[in-house]
Amino acid sequence: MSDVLTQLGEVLEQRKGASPDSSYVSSLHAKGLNKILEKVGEEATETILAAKDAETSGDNKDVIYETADLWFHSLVALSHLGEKPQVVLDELARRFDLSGLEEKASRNKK
Ligand SMILES: N=c1c2ncn([C@@H]3O[C@H](COP(=O)(O)OP(=O)(O)OP(=O)(O)O)[C@@H](O)[C@H]3O)c2ncn1[C@@H]1O[C@H](COP(=O)(O)O)[C@@H](O)[C@H]1O
Repeated sequence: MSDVLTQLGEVLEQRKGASPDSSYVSSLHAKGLNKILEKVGEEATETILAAKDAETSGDNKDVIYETADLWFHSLVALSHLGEKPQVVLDELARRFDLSGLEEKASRNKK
């Protein structure tokens, strides 16, 4: 999973220097952070609506698609700010390690 994020991060990095006419990501960078954040907001709303529909219909196809759009635009925002996907993976790993340690500590107390 993280391989895809790493490779996508590299493409996003390359797109910062590409022509806005040739690439969707480059066109977002050219429009600036506010436009990118607008897309993050739109995709978040679409993800919420799709999740509510999925609960009713039992079909998760659209919520998976919208979540991919949300993750993608969040990564474009981070890239615009000079960060790579790995920093988010590192943060999640740090939290996972912390909670693992807490679990161990509470088990040792018993
Ligand atoms: N993962 C994605 C990806 N997910 C979603 N999108 C685009 O995000 C947009 C989603 O926004 P909307 O649904 O609102 O569609 P829209 O109406 O076309 O967008 P707006 O006009 O509102 O901005 C669509 O244009 C999708 O094509 C993506 N565009 C690119 N990628 C990846 O980014 C790489 C670089 O893309 P380019 O910059 O286009 O070469 C690609 O190789 C892909 O791996």
